[in-house]
Amino acid sequence: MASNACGHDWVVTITQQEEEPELDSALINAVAELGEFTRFAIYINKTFNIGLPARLLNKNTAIEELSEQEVLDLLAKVSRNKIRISRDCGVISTYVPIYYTGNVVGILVVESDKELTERCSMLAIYMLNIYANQLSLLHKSQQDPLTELLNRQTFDKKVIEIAANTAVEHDSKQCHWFLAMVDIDHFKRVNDNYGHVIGDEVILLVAQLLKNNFRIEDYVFRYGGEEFSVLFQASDELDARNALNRFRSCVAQYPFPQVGNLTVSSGFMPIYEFEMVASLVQKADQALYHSKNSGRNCVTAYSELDIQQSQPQDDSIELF
Ligand SMILES: Nc1nc2c(ncn2[C@@H]2O[C@H](COP(=O)(O)OP(=O)(O)OP(=O)(O)O)[C@@H](O)[C@H]2O)c(=O)[nH]1
Repeated sequence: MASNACGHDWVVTITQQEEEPELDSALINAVAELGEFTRFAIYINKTFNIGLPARLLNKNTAIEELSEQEVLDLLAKVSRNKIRISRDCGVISTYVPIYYTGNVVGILVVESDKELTERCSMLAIYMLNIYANQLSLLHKSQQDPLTELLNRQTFDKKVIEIAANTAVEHDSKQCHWFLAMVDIDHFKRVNDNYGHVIGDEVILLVAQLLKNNFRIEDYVFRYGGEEFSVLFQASDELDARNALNRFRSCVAQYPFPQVGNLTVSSGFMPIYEFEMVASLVQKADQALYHSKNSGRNCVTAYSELDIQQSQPQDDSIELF
């Protein structure tokens, strides 16, 4: 496999990746160069939650995809026995655990016609461990430290990615992406009356409620201060409104320690075509301000606002 005079190229390649798809590719390439494998499959639970099923990373593997339960069973087995080997009609299958902070979070399944050498197995373990560490660092760099929601920088990237894909896939999709801006009502009073520590706790609790109210495949961000943003899929505007209203009423009923009851307002809009991030946020924000001006504790769609007509029809460009 590729190595240089002072170590292995794969260490450098894996640890220099700053984007998840490239990091995944670096691992897949490194594993492919490890030895003479017939084929291999990497399963990993990228949230590092023990007990959750690991997902197949190299989708192009020829190894038959295992069911969620099969992967969970395998993870339980390797966590006891480190590496497992099985033989079936001349094919040797080796199961190598992926460790993160001492726990098994995934597995590499290798099929070969001879047993892996001890050196190769150990290298695989190190490689997978280094990948998991790098993935964790990457995730931390995308998170807001207080709430562990995704941060503002990640928001911009994700919107661009979704808007670009939406422009291509628009007609063929059943569900659409929506952008919502959510803001805690009268939050200044919480700080003023109870102090910033309680204020921070409120932000943390609202963040948790928000995360619990949306699906695992949706994206929840701390946009800044007491403002959050959500990128989520819904079948139509009514469906999106229902999701936001469900969250709104969940917050309204939640007994915040010391503070009691609080409410949130939100504004949302669909991402139907490619549009600049700033423009999308501005529109969702306009809807949010409408909610604030309508007495707070409510949800407004951008489409409800009577704004389109009042925007300039002139298509000349203003430079200054
Ligand atoms: N504790 C805490 N407070 C924050 C944080 N970020 C922003 N704030 C405070 O959040 C408050 C936001 O207040 P405003 O934007 O005036 O709005 P509001 O009181 O929430 O009222 P409306 O949005 O109009 O309902 C300010 O007092 C900020 O100092 C944070 O990370 N922690």
